[in-house]
Amino acid sequence: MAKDNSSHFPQPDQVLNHAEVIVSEQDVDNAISKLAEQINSQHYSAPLQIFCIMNGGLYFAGQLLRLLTIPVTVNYLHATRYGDKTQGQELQWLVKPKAEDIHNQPIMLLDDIFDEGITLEAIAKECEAFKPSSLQCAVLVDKNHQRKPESGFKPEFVGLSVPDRYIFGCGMDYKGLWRNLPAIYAI
Ligand SMILES: O=P(O)(O)OC[C@H]1O[C@H](OP(=O)(O)OP(=O)(O)O)[C@H](O)[C@@H]1O
Ligand SMILES: Nc1nc2[nH]cnc2c(=O)[nH]1
Repeated sequence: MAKDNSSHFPQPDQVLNHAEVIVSEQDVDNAISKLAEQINSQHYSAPLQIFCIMNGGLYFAGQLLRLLTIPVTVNYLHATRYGDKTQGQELQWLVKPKAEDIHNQPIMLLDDIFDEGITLEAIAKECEAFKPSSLQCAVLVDKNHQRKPESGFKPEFVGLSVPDRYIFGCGMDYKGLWRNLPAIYAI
């Protein structure tokens, strides 16, 4: 008999009906425009090597890239620790950085959310090992709580601050769903 996964994977419409918009599409777009202005005003020694952190960083990277006027290259890294859960687990690496993409070059990591910071700090550490000329991180949202890395690591560029709730939309998923929404929702 087929396994019934319905309690783990709710109907997409049900998720949306039980959620509220916490950041509107307009406010997300404005925040991304401001981030683009800040990044465009930086001075880099060479084309900026942008790394989108998959999967969540995809929406943010796509929206930001079209507003960047400086020369960039685009690549991706893939590490995940939430899967279909709303609590973080151990970090799993799927695509790691390579020395030739990083050594002596200005690097920018793009991700959707800085929550407990474990993912981005681990990715930045892995990249730092290849000695970039500079390394900066930009995130669409920073979740507002005190459970941040003890090292003090944090992204240089932050678009929005969000309350300590599980959120989705703008690249962020709820059990794999709704990364495509242009506003930010909370359950
Ligand atoms: O700051 P943290 O508490 O470490 O959480 C932030 C990370 O969690 C999400 O990734 P997830 O593991 O859900 O994978 P995904 O990008 O495929 O959604 C998000 O995209 C960040 O990379
Ligand atoms: N979708 C989503 N992914 C996350 N990863 C870390 N925190 C969150 C969150 O609130 N929502």
